[in-house]
Amino acid sequence: MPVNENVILLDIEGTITSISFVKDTLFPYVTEVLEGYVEKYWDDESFQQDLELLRAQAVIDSNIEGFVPIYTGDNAKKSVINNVLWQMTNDKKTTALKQLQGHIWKDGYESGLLRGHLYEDVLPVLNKLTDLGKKIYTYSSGSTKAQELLFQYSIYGDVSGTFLKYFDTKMGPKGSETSYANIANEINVNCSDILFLTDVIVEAEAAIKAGCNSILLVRPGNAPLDPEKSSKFRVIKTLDELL
Ligand SMILES: CSCCC(=O)C(=O)COP(=O)(O)O
Ligand SMILES: [Mg+2]
Repeated sequence: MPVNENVILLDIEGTITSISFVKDTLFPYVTEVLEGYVEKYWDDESFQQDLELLRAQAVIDSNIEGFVPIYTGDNAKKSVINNVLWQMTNDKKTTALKQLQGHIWKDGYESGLLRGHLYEDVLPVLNKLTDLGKKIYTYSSGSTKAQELLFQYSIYGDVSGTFLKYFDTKMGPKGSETSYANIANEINVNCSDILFLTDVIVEAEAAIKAGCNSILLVRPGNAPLDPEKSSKFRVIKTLDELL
């Protein structure tokens, strides 16, 4: 069934990239190099900015059971590492964690150790939709830098030009309707002109509440969708079904 909306907004993990690439490749890379990264870049301006965000997030998270605090002084580096690992164990989608992860992945992509996964249907369909005049954007919990790297160093080469702009949680959390209104505002369109594709029902519901349209993706390895909640949505297996 063809797409009526002029804007296609794509979630990344579980929608155009496999969850396995994120959970089994990207996240373990961070876990592995984190200590060395913190040691090497501690005094850099960019890391200090990331640290400022982590500290601000730690204040917000301090009431959560099992929270791992960030200290100043002698134990600062170790406590930052432990806080980041705690956030990752809990798959937190905080802007602070995601910004740091994006910066850490840079070395991995540039050295050739990491190559961004994309399902094989993604680029041919997005190119056809672009030819039809559709505008293609992404909205992920991964930082805009992390998104750019994934596409720049993808298994198909540099495909970053496929997307007009990347959005992250600076627009708000993906489960909040105001985030979708913010994106619509940012690209100067009505929400009704946006089709949001995602693997997560809560995100699809938030987009619908904002007045956008939404379709759910079921990719191999995704968590099964709740049958009752997903019954309100069109559910597709590949982007080919949009043509
Ligand atoms: C953009 S690559 C990093 C993916 C990531 O860190 C993440 O949390 C994925 O979340 P998404 O919103 O794309 O499902
Ligand atoms: Mg997703």
